Amino acid sequence: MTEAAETSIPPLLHIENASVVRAERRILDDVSLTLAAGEHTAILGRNGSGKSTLVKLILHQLYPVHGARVEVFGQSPWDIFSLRRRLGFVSPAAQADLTGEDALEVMDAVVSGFFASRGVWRRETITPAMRDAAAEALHRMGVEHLIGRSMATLSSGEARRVLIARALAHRPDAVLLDEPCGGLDPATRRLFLDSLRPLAQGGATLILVTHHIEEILPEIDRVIMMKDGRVARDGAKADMLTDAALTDLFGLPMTVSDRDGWFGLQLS
Ligand SMILES: Nc1ncnc2c1ncn2[C@@H]1O[C@H](COP(=O)(O)OP(=O)(O)OP(=O)(O)O)[C@@H](O)[C@H]1O
Repeated sequence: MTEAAETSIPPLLHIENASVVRAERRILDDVSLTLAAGEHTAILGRNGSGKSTLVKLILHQLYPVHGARVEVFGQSPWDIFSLRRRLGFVSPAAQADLTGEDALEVMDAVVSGFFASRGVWRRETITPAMRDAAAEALHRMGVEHLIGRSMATLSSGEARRVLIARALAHRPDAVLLDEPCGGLDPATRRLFLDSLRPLAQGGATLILVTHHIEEILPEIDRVIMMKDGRVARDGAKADMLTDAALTDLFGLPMTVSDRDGWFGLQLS
């Protein structure tokens, strides 16, 4: 083996021929893709196209049919707790878990991210360094003033930022954002997306899963389009976000606009 090969960084994600079958249907159909470390990527698709199934595959919450390879950071299998420490995860469902009936205090919610657990049930293992990192992550997301509040009392936008802080506190190599703007109003959505940009510029690789091209940060260069459980298109953002490709993806005539690196989509 050459020295270069020995020291090369494994891809963040390497999937080969992954299919997932449910109710006798291939809801993920022979998906292959590789994402390099540092390659910010958006996964775009209509409802039911297989995005969440792909997310679960990446998070090792479900497994493909025999014969596939799914490696994250060059490794497979993973125990889910170790994987969560390297791969932060943000989704409305994860937020609902922290803000529900038995809601957590904000600092506890963030610190619990170190254990990939819901809540801080292993208090003896929390170190001052963990608390400092949690406070710093809350500061980075502009929500340190919320420490002491119950997650249940926060607005959706505030809770979403705390959730990102939770995903960031243990300095993951990558953050998987599954519909991170769900439930946010347009202004909060934009503020929230702007708050993600320093992350993308600061070392963590972002994987953004969305229906909305408006949420694709300027820092994201690659777009993967899912359709009927398959990768329909995959390439550079400028080549993917075209009228023709989006008309094909959404099945209606679409016109794309580009303003200062942010894309928009309208029915033609
Ligand atoms: N456990 C299951 N049993 C049967 N069908 C399933 C199951 N899970 C998912 N599916 C189907 O697989 C398809 C893909 O679902 P998936 O949730 O991955 O889509 P998605 O792109 O994330 O959709 P959305 O944007 O609406 O969240 C859908 O048609 C869904 O109904």
